[in-house]
Amino acid sequence: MNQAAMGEATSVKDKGKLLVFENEEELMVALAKYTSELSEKIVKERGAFTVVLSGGSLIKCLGKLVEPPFFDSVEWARWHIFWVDERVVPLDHPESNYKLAYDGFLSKVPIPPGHVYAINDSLSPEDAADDYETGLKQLVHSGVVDISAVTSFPNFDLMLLGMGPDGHVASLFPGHHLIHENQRWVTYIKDSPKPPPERITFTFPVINSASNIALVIVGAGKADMMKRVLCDEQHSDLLPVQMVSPVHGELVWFTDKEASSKLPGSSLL
Ligand SMILES: O=C(O)[C@H](O)[C@@H](O)[C@H](O)[C@H](O)COP(=O)(O)O
Repeated sequence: MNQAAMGEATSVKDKGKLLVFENEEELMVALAKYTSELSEKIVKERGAFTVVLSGGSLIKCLGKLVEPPFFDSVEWARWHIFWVDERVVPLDHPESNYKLAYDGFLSKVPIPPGHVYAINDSLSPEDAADDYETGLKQLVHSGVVDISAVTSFPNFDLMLLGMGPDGHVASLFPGHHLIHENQRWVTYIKDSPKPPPERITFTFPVINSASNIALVIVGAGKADMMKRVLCDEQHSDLLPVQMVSPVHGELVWFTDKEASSKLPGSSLL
């Protein structure tokens, strides 16, 4: 392993900062530290901390935040929770990202229920996307969510993303026309290659207007894709994960040794 000392930052060409941890446990501690420090800084600056969650393995990786010392140091009452993507299923359905986050994280921390912005699960995908976008506009109006002065899209404080083994992020999949959506804040998909097929998702202009983006990628199943994403310059079509590129924010990759096992050191420096 020579691409980065464990847990030390390596800058990955124009792709942000790469952190490689010995194991998932160490990654979880570092992710909790990063999140709690950002929360402290941003709450001081603007009185609120807007956090966007994904589904998938990310929620488990947030596990240390609900334990001391992080649990006690975070001003949970200032947090506002959003989803970068959500499956259009009832909120108590086993495939709901809300349910995953609630069971694994939100039920364990005192974030006011009114600060947790789940989708309206009684609507069609089209209407649920419209409804979520309308809700975001109201929160911009009330000052909870900032707007980027550069892009005019919402500027979330922290976006916590996972990457699928095919290189997707949120519900933005390789080769799907939605990856080029540049007007809407929230859109819908009815033919997601990853089940369930009906979802809503933030668009790339919203993702890339965030102040901080953490891409959390663990396990050997992601190693081939990590190599392609960070080292392979032969493919001209960008994968969704390669389109994550904050306009005025910072991108940090939290990975473990297994996910980074196929990265040659020299290509990263
Ligand atoms: O609803 C979803 O399917 C997720 O939000 C999705 O975008 C996820 O973040 C990635 O697929 C990575 O998931 P894993 O980390 O579990 O591979």
